Amino acid sequence: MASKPGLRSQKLSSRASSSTTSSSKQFPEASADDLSSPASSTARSKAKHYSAETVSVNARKLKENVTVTVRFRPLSPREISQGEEIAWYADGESIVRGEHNPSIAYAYDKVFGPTTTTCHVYDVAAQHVICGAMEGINGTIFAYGVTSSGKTHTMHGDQRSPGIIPLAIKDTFSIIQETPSREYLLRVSYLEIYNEVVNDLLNPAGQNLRIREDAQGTFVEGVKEEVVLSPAHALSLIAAGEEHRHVGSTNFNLHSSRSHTIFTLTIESSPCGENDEGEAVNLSQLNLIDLAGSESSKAETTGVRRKEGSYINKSLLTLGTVISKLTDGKASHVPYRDSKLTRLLQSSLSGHGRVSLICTVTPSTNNSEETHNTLKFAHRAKHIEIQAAQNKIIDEKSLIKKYQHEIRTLKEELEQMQRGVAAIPQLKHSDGDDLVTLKQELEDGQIKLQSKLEQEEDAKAALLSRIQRLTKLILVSTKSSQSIFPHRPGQRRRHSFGEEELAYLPFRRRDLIVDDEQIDTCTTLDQNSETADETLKEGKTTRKNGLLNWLKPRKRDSSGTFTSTSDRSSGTKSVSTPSTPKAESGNLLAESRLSHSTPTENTPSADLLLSIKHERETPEESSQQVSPLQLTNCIVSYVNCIKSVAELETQLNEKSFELEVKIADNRIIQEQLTQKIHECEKLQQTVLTLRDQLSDAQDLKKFSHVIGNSDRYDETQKNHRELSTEKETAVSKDKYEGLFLKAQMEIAELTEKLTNLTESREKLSIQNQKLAEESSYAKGLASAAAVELKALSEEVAKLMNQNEKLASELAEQKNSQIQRRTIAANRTGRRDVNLRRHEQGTVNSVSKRELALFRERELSYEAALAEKDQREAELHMRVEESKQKEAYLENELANMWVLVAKLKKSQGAEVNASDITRGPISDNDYEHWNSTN
Ligand SMILES: Nc1ncnc2c1ncn2[C@@H]1O[C@H](COP(=O)(O)OP(=O)(O)OP(=O)(O)O)[C@@H](O)[C@H]1O
Repeated sequence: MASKPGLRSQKLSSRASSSTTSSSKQFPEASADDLSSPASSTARSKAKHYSAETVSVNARKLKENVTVTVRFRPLSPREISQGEEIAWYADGESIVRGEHNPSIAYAYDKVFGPTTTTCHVYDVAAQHVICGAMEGINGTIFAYGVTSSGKTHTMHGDQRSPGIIPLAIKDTFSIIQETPSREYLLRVSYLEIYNEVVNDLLNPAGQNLRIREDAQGTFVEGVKEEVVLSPAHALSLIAAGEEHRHVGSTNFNLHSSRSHTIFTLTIESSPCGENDEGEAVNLSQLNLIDLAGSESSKAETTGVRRKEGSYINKSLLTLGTVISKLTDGKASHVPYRDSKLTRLLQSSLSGHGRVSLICTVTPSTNNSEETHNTLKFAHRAKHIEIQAAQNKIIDEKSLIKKYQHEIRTLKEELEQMQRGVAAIPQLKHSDGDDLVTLKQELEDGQIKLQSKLEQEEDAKAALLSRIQRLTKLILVSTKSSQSIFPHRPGQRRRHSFGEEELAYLPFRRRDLIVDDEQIDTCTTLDQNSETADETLKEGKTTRKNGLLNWLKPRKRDSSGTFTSTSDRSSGTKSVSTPSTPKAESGNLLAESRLSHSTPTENTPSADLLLSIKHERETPEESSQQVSPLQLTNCIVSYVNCIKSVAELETQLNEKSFELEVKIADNRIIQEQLTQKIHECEKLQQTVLTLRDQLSDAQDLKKFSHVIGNSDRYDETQKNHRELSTEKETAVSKDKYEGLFLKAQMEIAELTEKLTNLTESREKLSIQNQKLAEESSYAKGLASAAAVELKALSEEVAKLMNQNEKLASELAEQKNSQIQRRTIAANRTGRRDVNLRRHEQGTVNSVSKRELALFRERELSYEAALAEKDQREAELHMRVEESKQKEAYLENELANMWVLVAKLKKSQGAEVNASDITRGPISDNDYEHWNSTN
């Protein structure tokens, strides 16, 4: 940032004159292209600065002020529903004015309205700090404001609107890509200050860490630092750290940050090249801070929240005091040590780096007082003067130096190894030129040589692997330092996030109404400004894949050392940046400031092949724009290529010898394998035979159930004997014995079952016989009943005839009696009354006697008839009974035959006991039948 001596007075005068501006509640929108902002212009000048190959800030001290910007957030739906009004508004691009008291106005570097995108905020308030950090100037960006004013939204953002931290990370990697003349090493740490306790967010075990001080300033002891290889990797670490951050719900914010977080990116860079032993390294720290929000006394908090709130307020108060003292000029003591926050920010605030303060405010009347306090704080902070200087270190404390040195040493070792010819063991010549001894010596020598070669090969592979691991940690641009496409300022696609990167950003929170389109515009803002097709294509690919493609290990040169390559495609393939950063992170952890482990990477041979491939491709690419320098590069590449081929050939020879030995080993192993396979097959065959026998035995068991065939039993016995024979001849004795025992048990079981079956068969045949007897008896009964029935029917017919005869006789006698009475009456009609009386008396007595006789005879006939009827009824009854009995017997007989047929048919199926008992007629059945009838 350029010095701005006149800035303050200019702002103040603008503040004085701005009282006449409209009090309209409409916030003026800041333009993305606005270059009038000092911070913005600085940012752009820095971008240009990076495009140039020469570094021009060496040990330069720049006097500048803290960049102070104010960001308004829109009214939240809750505030709108509660009828909140606007108390403060942005009057122009750099002034905030009170709605109710327009004379109160404050000027800042820039004021962002509620619809301003975070990308724009980044461009104005953060980019210059990031650019400075990439040059070795420490930088600090922090968001300050009351709770729920938008600090986290500004610093972290979400998927739709990435915050300053993700944007800064993206920009950092963009700058690396666009600075092919330097190589970088990035590491990150992430910690929180919760209730005045420092916790490591990247290492849950790192709690209550101590703040220490050394020559470079304050630092947190034992904080975990991780080397990062890509934006996605860094974002994944933040996302993991956020999981451990203290967040809670308050009256004002559902996701209120209850701790201050400090994300630190440590950047080391040095010029690319091999002979830079004495070159100083740029080392800087970029602190991105999301402060917890100050809470007003209005907040009705209790318990934990109140305690948190008081710690937050106290530390923010100390921050305010420190800033006041810093701007006072006369103050002799600055109370940095009064809070952990100010202690950690000490080196930043004391003016050794660039500082950007983004004050977030809410426009609502409800927070009017707090907003006013924030504005006053911001205004005070604006007066802090800083003298940002580039940090250069020469000693081996620099991690990049340490790695570079190690890489160099390893390469030298490798070279020596490649150059060194394996000393051939001297042959001891025998005096008598004994050919056999000579041959023996030769063979011994060959074996020794081989083992030595193998050892060397292993050592070489280990060296290569270590070199690659270290090389990978050092980030270099995939662009050639003699870039084919000259860099155009402002063409970095800083705001384009790949899906992989977005995945690590939080989902968009919807508690407030936000203009989505505005945010969408933000992410495409830079894209629209781009014109070069080539760069656009590159950008698209990069956006799709994140920035992972940008970083790759350097290729091997002729001496087995590594240099930066310019082939983008080969770089994409060969790079082994952690695609799953979390998984890799374990390898990248570093517990102290300078101790680091390294990630895994490609195999040496793969890398070698890739480098060869790359070198072959380079001349083709360059041929499009032939310049003498490129031609020289091509030739150098070609020579390197030839050397690599020679090297490869040597390796090939060694490998082929190894291969031959391995082939011989293989042959022996194969023979052993074939033998084993043969044995296995034999065993399998035996197992199959046994299985067959067993299944046969099972079949036999089934068959015996039905038929009870003793022949099968014999067959089983035979099988048994065969099994015994098998047992004797079996290869696996134990196995056979087991099987034999099993088979024996099966046979015993079968025999038992067979005995049971025979018994049940005998029972069945007895029952069958009984049934047959019963059936013949029933038949006899039926025929007897039929005969009796016939006799009875004949008797009935006889009696009926008799009855008819008697009835006709009776009728005849009645008729004759009436006739006689009539005749006698006619004969004596006219005779003497006396005679008539006498005669009538005689006739009467005769008739009476005859009548009595007739009556007697009639009665006897009637009795006979009744007797006959009774007998007839009895006979009828007996006939019916016989018929029923016959039907019952016939039915039972039929059942019995069906049952017998069934039994014969099923052949061996066990006779259902219930069927057996239900089928034939038992004595009980007869008794039952007799009793019911
Ligand atoms: N500029 C903005 N545009 C749209 N929404 C915003 C903006 N600033 C903040 N918000 C929204 O306001 C709410 C509160 O914001 P945020 O959580 O960032 O506040 P904070 O200052 O970090 O609060 P605290 O100090 O309690 O953590 C969130 O839902 C956020 O999405």
